[in-house]
Amino acid sequence: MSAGRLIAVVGPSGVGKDSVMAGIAAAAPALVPVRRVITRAGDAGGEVFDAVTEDQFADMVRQGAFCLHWGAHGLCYGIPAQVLADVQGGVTRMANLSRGVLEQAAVLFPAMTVLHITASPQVLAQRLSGRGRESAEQVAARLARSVQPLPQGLEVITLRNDGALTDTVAQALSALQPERA
Ligand SMILES: Nc1ncnc2c1ncn2[C@@H]1O[C@H](COP(=O)(O)OP(=O)(O)O)[C@@H](O)[C@H]1O
Ligand SMILES: O=P(O)(O)OC[C@H]1O[C@H](OP(=O)(O)OP(=O)(O)O)[C@H](O)[C@@H]1O
Repeated sequence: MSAGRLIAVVGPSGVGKDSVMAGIAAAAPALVPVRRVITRAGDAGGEVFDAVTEDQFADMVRQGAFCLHWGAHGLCYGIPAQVLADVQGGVTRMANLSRGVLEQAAVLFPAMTVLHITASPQVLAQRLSGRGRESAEQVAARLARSVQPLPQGLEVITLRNDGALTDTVAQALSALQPERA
């Protein structure tokens, strides 16, 4: 059985995590992005996710529904425990994670590849305002968010997404699946 792994897609708000994951999944359908549980309004748009209230989220944490969960942007995010079972069963999964949970994720998922997407601050600002999912205040908070450098010792593929999305997706695919190149 081929070993499964977790592909953790990380990077600042607006950098294109969800867009790049959608492009990867379009080319490699087995890499469907993990459907996250988020305390975000269900009609917010963007990624396909399960919207829950904060009380429901807390209940799910207590019930062990998540293999990873964290808070960010005033929201709660959960990765279903099934994802860990899938990877342990030999399936590769791809998820949008916070950079702040990578150390924890590396313990749970020894075979983890981090796809770190970057872009200039100017591009991030343009992307977030163009996305129109957040208020001006929320956009400002995202742009001001500072995080620690990525943990040492991880397998990290870093890609810039300042240019054409198709180029970034092609680079990601060849980096993730060199056998396809
Ligand atoms: N390479 C790109 N060129 C132009 N627009 C992009 C590119 N990548 C993403 N976008 C757009 O930028 C916005 C943020 O992308 P998104 O995937 O939501 O980022 P993230 O998930 O990292 O916050 C979206 O409106 C998306 O359509
Ligand atoms: O700790 P960080 O690495 O800064 O990440 C903060 C949050 O941003 C991303 O979520 P989401 O995709 O919902 O937000 P975004 O679209 O604004 O990036 C990511 O999944 C984290 O939940």
